Amino acid sequence: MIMAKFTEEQETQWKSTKTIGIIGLGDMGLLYARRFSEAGWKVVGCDREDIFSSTSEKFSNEKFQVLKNGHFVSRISDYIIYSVEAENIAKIVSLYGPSTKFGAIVGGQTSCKEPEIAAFESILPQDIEIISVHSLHGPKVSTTGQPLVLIQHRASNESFKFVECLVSCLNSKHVYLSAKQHDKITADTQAVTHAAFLSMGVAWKSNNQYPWETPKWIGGIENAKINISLRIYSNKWHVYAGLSITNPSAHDQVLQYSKSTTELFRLMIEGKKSELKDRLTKAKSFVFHHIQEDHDLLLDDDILQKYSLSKVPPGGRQPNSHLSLLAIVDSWFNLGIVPYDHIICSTPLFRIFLGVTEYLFCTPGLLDECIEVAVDDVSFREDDLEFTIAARNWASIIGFGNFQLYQQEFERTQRFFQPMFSEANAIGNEMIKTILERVKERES
Ligand SMILES: NC(=O)C1=CN([C@@H]2O[C@H](COP(=O)(O)OP(=O)(O)OC[C@H]3O[C@@H](n4cnc5c(N)ncnc54)[C@H](OP(=O)(O)O)[C@@H]3O)[C@@H](O)[C@H]2O)C=CC1
Ligand SMILES: O=C(O)C(=O)Cc1ccc(O)cc1
Repeated sequence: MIMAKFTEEQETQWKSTKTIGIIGLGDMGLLYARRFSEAGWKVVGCDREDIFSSTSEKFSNEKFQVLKNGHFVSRISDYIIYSVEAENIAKIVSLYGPSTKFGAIVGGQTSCKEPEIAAFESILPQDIEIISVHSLHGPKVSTTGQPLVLIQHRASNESFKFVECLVSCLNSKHVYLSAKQHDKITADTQAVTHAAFLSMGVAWKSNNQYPWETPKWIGGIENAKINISLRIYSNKWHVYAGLSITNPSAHDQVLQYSKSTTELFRLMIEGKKSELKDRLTKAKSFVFHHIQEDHDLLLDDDILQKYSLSKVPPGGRQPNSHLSLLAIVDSWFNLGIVPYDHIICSTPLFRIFLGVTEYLFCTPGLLDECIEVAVDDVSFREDDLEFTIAARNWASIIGFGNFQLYQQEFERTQRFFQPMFSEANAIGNEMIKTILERVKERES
């Protein structure tokens, strides 16, 4: 963790003189407001003005103070974080930006920085500094050790030191990037990961099946697919829509994912086994070239075996064509992305996705088995067909930048899985904990 050095005296002085403002007290805003105020900072925040009285009541026992709207927050805060829907960032900054305290610092938590920074640059007066943040994890994951991107866009080193001092209470791993670097990396990692899990959910819904009730999806890899897909669908649609639609690099990545899915599926149904094998072998040597035969893999099917939503006792791994995993490696190859290069800037879901694909491609014999199944066994054809259609549909919705259609598609699938969310989240949390512990062990 490289951190700009600040002394204990500076921290004490900043804590007694500076006010931190959070605009948007949703999942992430609340996480920050709570953690900063518990660490001894003076924190004020607001949510939408029309729900002020219910927000005040909801947070009446917290250590931070709820104010009526972003004007009241902005005029008294020394560092203001906008933690609002990405789609509305420009509108909300134009509303409250002019009320920003003279000489303050402003930043945002949105998942794509280009529109956020553009809004700050065009709306905020020149005396205002800009330092943005992005916690690369969801609100229910422990912040400790997770990557936290810090962007010193328009600010002095002294101001940056103050912001680092503030966020140090999260115990996250600080990653220093420009806004441009941030958007490229998150497009490479998050956008495609989400496209894959969103497509799985749609495919299961389109075939009207709950995968934990169907004996086809048994075993650790399948549990990871199911738990992560349901975890995404249990969240708010705007987080995923904002992240991919507002990031132009994400459009290319998601489009490549849908192309890879389509082309691999075509080879499967045409029975072109050797062409499929050649293509995947090439992709494997590009993505996993550093992994030796005796390498200790990040994930193992047996470890994930017990995280099942099924009521019947867990059985062993079943053969599967794994189109969703083959397509991600093919996409990385076609886009020239080595996913391990982004590991310092990755989310838990991306690491799990990478762990599962690494397991499939690098466990001796498994990729060959999967290719055999993909071509010779038709029992996954209807699922793979629906998966291909879903991947293409997500790519066009994202490419057209259609927030409304995104919301409709997302919420339709969300309703289908709704009854299982609390169980899936509980099991998913346990599964993620185990995986993250393994990552830590491997790193140490
Ligand atoms: N959830 C996650 O896993 C992560 C999310 N992010 C990013 O962080 C940002 C916030 O996400 P998250 O907290 O999950 O989303 P939430 O929807 O939970 O929070 C956003 C909050 O902002 C409120 N809001 C909307 N307009 C205003 C306004 N004019 N003034 C004050 N508050 C307003 C919203 O109210 P209402 O709902 O009534 O509109 C909502 O409570 C997003 O840009 C997201 O992409 C980043 C990292 C992780
Ligand atoms: O880990 C993931 O990919 C998540 O789904 C949580 C998430 C969502 C949005 C972000 O900007 C960062 C993390």
